[in-house]
Amino acid sequence: MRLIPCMRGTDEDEDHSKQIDREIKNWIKTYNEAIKLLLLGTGESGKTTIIKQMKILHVQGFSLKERAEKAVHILHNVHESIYDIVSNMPALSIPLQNPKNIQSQHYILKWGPSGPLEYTEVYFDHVRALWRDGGVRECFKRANEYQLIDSAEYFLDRIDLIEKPDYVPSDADILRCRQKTTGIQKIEFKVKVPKSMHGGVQDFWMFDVGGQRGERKKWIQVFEGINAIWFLVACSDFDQTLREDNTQNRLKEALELFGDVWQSRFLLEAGLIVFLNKQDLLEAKVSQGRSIAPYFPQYDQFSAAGDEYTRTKMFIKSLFMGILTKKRERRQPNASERFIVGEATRSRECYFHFTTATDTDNVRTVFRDVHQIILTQLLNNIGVY
Ligand SMILES: Nc1nc2c(ncn2[C@@H]2O[C@H](COP(=O)(O)OP(=O)(O)OP(=O)(O)O)[C@@H](O)[C@H]2O)c(=O)[nH]1
Ligand SMILES: [Mg+2]
Repeated sequence: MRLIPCMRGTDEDEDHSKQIDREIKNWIKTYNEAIKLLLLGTGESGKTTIIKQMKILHVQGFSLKERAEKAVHILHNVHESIYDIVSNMPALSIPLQNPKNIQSQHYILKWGPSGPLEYTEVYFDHVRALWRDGGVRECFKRANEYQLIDSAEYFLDRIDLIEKPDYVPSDADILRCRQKTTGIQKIEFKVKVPKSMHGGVQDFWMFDVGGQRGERKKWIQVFEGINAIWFLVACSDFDQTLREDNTQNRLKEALELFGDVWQSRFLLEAGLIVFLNKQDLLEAKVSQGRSIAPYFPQYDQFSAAGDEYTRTKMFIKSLFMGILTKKRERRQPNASERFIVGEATRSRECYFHFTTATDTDNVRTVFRDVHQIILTQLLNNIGVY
């Protein structure tokens, strides 16, 4: 059934149109299944950050207990950051600027990657001394040559606050906190449907999975019944290698993974929305003079208007759009697979958004747009539009 709202204006048409409206309202009221969204993407692309934003925007935010738990992870992020920087200085042949800081370097290294059990005043004094050191800063600038969390600078700049015994992380701190996801998490929330989309309240289930290679074999468990996939890409990662394989470029891995998702026979019916994420970090990186060209030589032939950052982000978008038009590999399903293959019955669309997942205002706006797309698609599927 495909009902098209009538524009002719006779009484009969008006009745018919009212009936359609009633049907839609009824559908929204009685549609007891939640919209199921699945976040996919490589490790550190920002999936869990989106889940945190949903909690801030559509659930009750973070309780004091949850904030206290996050404070522990933030302390660990501080240690991980300073430890990873100072432990990579010898390999990059970067000496400390102030030789007196060698003591602090030894102090931090002696705790190993997992850090101390107790974070004392002495500990923070050593971190402070190191973070002020020119050599440490030099090594920090070259973080794309080793593995360092994106929030290192954010937390090291805030140690005066973090070291306070009564420190309670803000929403911004929680959004920056890095904890690798293992397994599958789900968040449920309700969102008001805009009046223009016939009003009411819609239930959402959003699933978060781990993006590192070892985690991806679990993904298939949540593929069934998914209405839309949000595929996250860390655009600023163009000059970095994977944490789990330092021979593979992170952006190239994201492109390959996106190709797999786009072609997956299990996901043919799900809508696909690509979040070209970490735009704040991409802009900062490009404005510091880092170019994507050494990693993607085709960039030199790419023409687009605008400054270097705009060109870079449009180029990254074009790389992902290129995957959409690549011919789908057709494989003859065997008899036992036939019932799950299901050829796509309509042409598939993919939407792109430039995002900064740590920015709540940005995510609020993007969610509004995406919600509209998903609702339109759903109504389309049941033949209302
Ligand atoms: N500055 C900035 N940081 C971001 C952005 N998106 C995510 N991050 C940070 O990047 C780190 C990784 O984000 P996560 O949300 O944990 O990534 P993930 O995709 O869930 O990673 P896995 O669980 O390993 O699959 C966190 O420290 C986030 O705060 C962004 O747009 N800008
Ligand atoms: Mg995660």
